[in-house]
Amino acid sequence: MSQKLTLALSKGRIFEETLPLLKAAGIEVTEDPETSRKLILATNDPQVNVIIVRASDVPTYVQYGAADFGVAGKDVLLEHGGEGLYQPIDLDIAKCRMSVAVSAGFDYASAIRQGARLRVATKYLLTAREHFAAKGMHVDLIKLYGSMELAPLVGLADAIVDLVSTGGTLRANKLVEVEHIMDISSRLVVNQAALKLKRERLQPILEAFEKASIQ
Ligand SMILES: Nc1ncnc2c1ncn2[C@@H]1O[C@H](COP(=O)(O)OP(=O)(O)OP(=O)(O)O)[C@@H](O)[C@H]1O
Ligand SMILES: O=P(O)(O)OC[C@H]1O[C@H](OP(=O)(O)OP(=O)(O)O)[C@H](O)[C@@H]1O
Repeated sequence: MSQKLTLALSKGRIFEETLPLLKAAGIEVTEDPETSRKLILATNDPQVNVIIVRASDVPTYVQYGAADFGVAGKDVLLEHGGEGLYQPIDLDIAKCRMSVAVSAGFDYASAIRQGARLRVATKYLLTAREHFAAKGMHVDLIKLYGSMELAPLVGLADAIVDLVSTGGTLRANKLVEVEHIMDISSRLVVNQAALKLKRERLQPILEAFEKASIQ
C-alpha cells in the first residue's frame, strides 16, 4: 500500500479547529476551503492530502478507506455506528452538548409526568431513541437534516434533540434546554486497514495530534 495519506475533514469549525493539530504534526494545508471550490486540498507534504466532505459523511469515507483518517463529532459517530473505524483520540475540539429543548411556554416536566407521547424532531435518531427509551418515554421521532430549532415554533414537534454550545440559537428562537443528554467533542477516526498498513506514516501524526490536543 502506498504511504500517501488522505485526511477527511468537514468545512467550518472542524477544519478550522483541526488546523493547529495538523500544524503540530508539521502539516499545513495550502488551500482554503472557504475560498476554493476544490474538494481535494494539497498540503505542504506532497504525501498528505485533505478531502472536504459533509460532517456526517466523514465516517463513511474513512470506513471504506477512501480516506485513511478523519475528524468527526461524537454526535456523528454515534449515528454512524463506528463500523470499520478505529477511534484512538478524543481531540477535544468542536465542543458542545446534545440536549432536549422545547418552546419556552411548554411544560416538559408535566408532559412527562402525564405520560404524554411527545413528538421530537432531530437529526440524531439513534441517540434520541436511546435517550428516551432509557427514560421509559414513548416518543414519535421526526427526522430532520437541520434547523431543528424551527420545529417547535411551527408545530412540527413538541421538542427537539440538537446540539447546543452558547445557547444563542435556542434563545433567539425562544426555546429552553430541558435535558442535557451528553457532552460532545470531535474524535480522530482511522481506517482499520490503513492503521496496520500505513502505521509508519500515521503513528507520528497520531502522536502529534494527541500531544497537541491535551495542551
Ligand atoms: N455550535 C457548535 N459548537 C461547537 N461544536 C459544534 C456546534 N455545532 C456542531 N458542532 C460539532 O461540530 C461538528 C460539525 O458541525 P458542522 O456544523 O460543521 O456540520 P453539520 O452542519 O452539523 O453537518 P452536515 O453538514 O453533515 O449536516 C458536529 O458534528 C458537532 O460535533
Ligand atoms: O448554542 P449555539 O452556540 O447557538 O450553537 C448551536 C447551533 O450550532 C449548530 O448549528 P450550526 O451553527 O453548526 O449550523 P448548521 O447546523 O446549520 O451548520 C447546532 O445545530 C445549533 O443550531
